[in-house]
Amino acid sequence: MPELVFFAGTMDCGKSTLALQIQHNRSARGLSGMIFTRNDRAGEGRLSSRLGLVTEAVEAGEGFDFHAHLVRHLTSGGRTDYVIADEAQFLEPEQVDQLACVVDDLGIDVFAFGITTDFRTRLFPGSRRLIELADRIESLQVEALCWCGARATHNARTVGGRMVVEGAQVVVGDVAGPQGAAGEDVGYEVLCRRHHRRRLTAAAARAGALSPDVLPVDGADAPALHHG
Ligand SMILES: Nc1ncnc2c1ncn2[C@@H]1O[C@H](COP(=O)(O)OP(=O)(O)O)[C@@H](O)[C@H]1O
Ligand SMILES: Cc1cn([C@H]2C[C@H](O)[C@@H](COP(=O)(O)O)O2)c(=O)[nH]c1=O
Repeated sequence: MPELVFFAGTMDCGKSTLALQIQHNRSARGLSGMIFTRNDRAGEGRLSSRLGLVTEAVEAGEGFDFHAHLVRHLTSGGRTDYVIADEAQFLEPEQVDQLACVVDDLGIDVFAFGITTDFRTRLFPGSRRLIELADRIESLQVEALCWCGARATHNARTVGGRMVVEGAQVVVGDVAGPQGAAGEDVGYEVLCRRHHRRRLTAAAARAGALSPDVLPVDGADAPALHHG
């Protein structure tokens, strides 16, 4: 039975890597996939992972019709056994409905990958619709970690190194390296809920620990690697 599966997680938890692995394993067995993405950091029409792998993809931009695209492909003699849709949080809800039609009407498996919530902890419209329609929602096995060592469940945005909670929902960007997002104004960092609520990024925690003026809220906010 074909399925619509939503692989959901925070930024940097391995979604694109898994998408590329699914593509690799299926194509190695002679299956033919159609790969879609939207607003990948590597540029238009590309699906990229931080492990360095990248593949070509169809850019599913504003107004793109997945169902019509697949029907055109199949009726012109093409073959598609499965569909991969990365950065699915950016899809319009109607496009997610089209993906469900691809599963139900065309009998094709659809694997969608995306972050559920934005930097304000609000659901992206595409992810909301996927949660409403998916046959299965899967969390990734490799969990991203907050600076405190707890599982990261939320995405924070930083502007000039400071965490913000206002701004446009969509700003393409990357998570900071260990030294911070050098030279990049907008960056992202994954945090546990506790530290997202307190707006305590790794840099803010470091600064707080160094400042003699700041008393710790409680011991759990010390920047050591433990489950807090
Ligand atoms: N240098 C590295 N060595 C090993 N694993 C890495 C390295 N850099 C990134 N990763 C892995 O890649 C993951 C990010 O993969 P990616 O597919 O780009 O994530 P997502 O699509 O969820 O944002 C990280 O969680 C980490 O496990
Ligand atoms: C939290 C959040 C993220 N984004 C952007 C930043 C990246 O370009 C993608 C997520 O990519 P990843 O492969 O999952 O790391 O989404 C955004 O536009 N708005 C946000 O609130």
